[in-house]
Amino acid sequence: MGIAFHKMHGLGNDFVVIDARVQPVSLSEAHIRAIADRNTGVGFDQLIIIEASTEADARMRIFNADGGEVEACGNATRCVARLLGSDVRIETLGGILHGRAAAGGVSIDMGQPRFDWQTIPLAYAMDTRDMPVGWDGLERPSAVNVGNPHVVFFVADTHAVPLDMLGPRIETDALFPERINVNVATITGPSAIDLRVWERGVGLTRACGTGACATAVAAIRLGLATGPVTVSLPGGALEIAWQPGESIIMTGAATHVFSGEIDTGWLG
Ligand SMILES: N[C@@H](CCC[C@H](N)C(=O)O)C(=O)O
Repeated sequence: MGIAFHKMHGLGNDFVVIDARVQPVSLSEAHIRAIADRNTGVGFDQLIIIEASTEADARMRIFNADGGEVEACGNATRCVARLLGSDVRIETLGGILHGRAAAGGVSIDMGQPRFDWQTIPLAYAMDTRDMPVGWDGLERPSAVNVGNPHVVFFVADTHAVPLDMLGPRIETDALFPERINVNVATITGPSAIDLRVWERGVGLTRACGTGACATAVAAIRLGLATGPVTVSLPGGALEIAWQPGESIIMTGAATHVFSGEIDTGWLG
């Protein structure tokens, strides 16, 4: 008997989704890394486990491809909302999120962004709007916590940045005690941003929903854009609406690809 799963994606950021309410699962970090492997496993950016919740319609646990559990995943939240229904509340480690069916896919109320350095978290105090730090030409980022931690660099051309080299260095810098998701963005219009993301615990992905939220918020906070903002990622676009003091609303596609079974004998 295998483990039933759904393969889903949001703009090419892909997930294995297991509904543990109907089939309890217990997976070690080594199991998660084995299933994540795109050559010898099923392959995913994040593993999502849906559990029963006493505070919301369901609880969603999020594991990166490296096996670590994290607080938030914007693209996967849209996918889980799509699986659960048209108006749902989902408990995450980053808070309770509200999802609704919307034109263009699913809208999620991602809650309010946090900017204080202890909450990002950073290793020591600094201005998170304009951080006096840099790594080989990537300089003065903003930091935003949208349930999970992000730094956002605004550059002239996001496609010219060697994010595959700099991403892992910045992700693991001692400034970020819980590591960090690294966003490199170019403002392309008053309400338009091109974005590439090095995700903590995964690497370069085709899209990152929380990265799009953090980047739109940082751009609005710096006066570089006015909302709602269209954030274009390699896998497609997300609409992000936010005003200071309010929740972030993220809208975009959530795609179900197929349902399958993981052979537990192979997992060992
Ligand atoms: N792909 C996600 C973010 C997943 C978690 C992230 N890698 C982290 O470690 O915080 C998204 O769509 O937001």
